[in-house]
Amino acid sequence: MSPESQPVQPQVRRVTVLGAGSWGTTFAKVLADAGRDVTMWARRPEVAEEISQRHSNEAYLPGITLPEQIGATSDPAKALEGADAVVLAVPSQSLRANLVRWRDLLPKGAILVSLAKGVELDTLLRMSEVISEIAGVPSGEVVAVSGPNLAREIAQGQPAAAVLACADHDRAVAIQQAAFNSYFRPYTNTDVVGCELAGACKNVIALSCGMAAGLGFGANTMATLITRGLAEMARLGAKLGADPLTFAGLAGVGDLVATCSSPLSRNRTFGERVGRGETIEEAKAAQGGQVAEGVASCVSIRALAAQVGVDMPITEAMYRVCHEGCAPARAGAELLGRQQKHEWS
Ligand SMILES: NC(=O)C1=CN([C@@H]2O[C@H](COP(=O)(O)OP(=O)(O)OC[C@H]3O[C@@H](n4cnc5c(N)ncnc54)[C@H](O)[C@@H]3O)[C@@H](O)[C@H]2O)C=CC1
Ligand SMILES: O=C(CO)COP(=O)(O)O
Repeated sequence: MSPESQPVQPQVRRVTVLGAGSWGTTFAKVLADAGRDVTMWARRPEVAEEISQRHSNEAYLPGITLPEQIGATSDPAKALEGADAVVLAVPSQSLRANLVRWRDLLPKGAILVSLAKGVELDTLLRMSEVISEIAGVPSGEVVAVSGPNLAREIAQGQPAAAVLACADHDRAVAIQQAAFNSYFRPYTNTDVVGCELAGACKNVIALSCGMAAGLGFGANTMATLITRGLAEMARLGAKLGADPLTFAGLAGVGDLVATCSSPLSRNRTFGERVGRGETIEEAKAAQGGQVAEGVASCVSIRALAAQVGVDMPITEAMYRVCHEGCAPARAGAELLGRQQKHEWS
């Protein structure tokens, strides 16, 4: 191929990460370790100061030393100055309100990247759709990050892979080049619907695995929930136009296995507390301000499934436990007692 015919990738040198929670901070470290110039926005000025001055974010990533070249501010205008790419790292249900405040500050032409795994309540929109609506960019230009990415492990430099989903391959490749380092291997994928739905749905399945663990159940129950969880999220994806292969990949089975089996997962931990007998309010209070996205997403995913006529029994069970006061043991018994069926019907 002659140099003239090579596809031209936009160069991403300077990246702004909006949100300084566990994944936002870790993704900033990934980018800095890949040689990018990174500035973070933190909601609280003291967190911004801690990141810039002491190179740590103890509330979210205790014991982790951040690269010295990561700067941070609580002023979004300063954070966004000159960014080639903007990474949105706030929880799903707060993305719209935050983005309304930031949209006029977004540098023209910057690639927008979504880290959030959820489906918006009420609108039932995926995160790239929310970003498109508020920022006024085509949803096909937004890059959604998904995959087995428990923040703390990646912050420690443990090897992991991720998927960068974008209909515009060039934009996905630009972020792939910007985030690739010795411990983080991003793949591109054009199936945004599948990657985003898988990322949102697996949090709900992780709640169920946590509840099973809290009730004292072992590996067979976990494997059953993971596999049948995969079946129901793939059914939803198929109905909404996703590529079935996505669910066999990093964003599907990869993220399900990591989240459903790791004590680092906030969703699994939340479920385990409820399975052990804590109330939903007690489990929420124990999270220390960190988000277990599945608690809201079981509402929106259930509504989305109803809208397109897809059966999602585990999601329904999580909705009943988290929002209707059903006891986890009872929800589990109801799941097992459903009408007998063929595995793939
Ligand atoms: N932590 C992880 O291991 C991973 C998280 N994710 C996803 O990334 C997204 C962000 O997650 P984390 O950084 O882990 O969240 P987090 O709960 O650790 O931090 C959220 C950050 O957003 C800020 N924020 C701004 N507006 C907010 C509001 N209205 N409500 C709550 N927080 C607000 C908080 O101050 C905080 O800095 C979530 O959708 C999560 O599912 C995805 C992959 C891995
Ligand atoms: O998305 C994640 C891992 O890929 C993080 O899961 P939790 O939000 O449950 O911690």
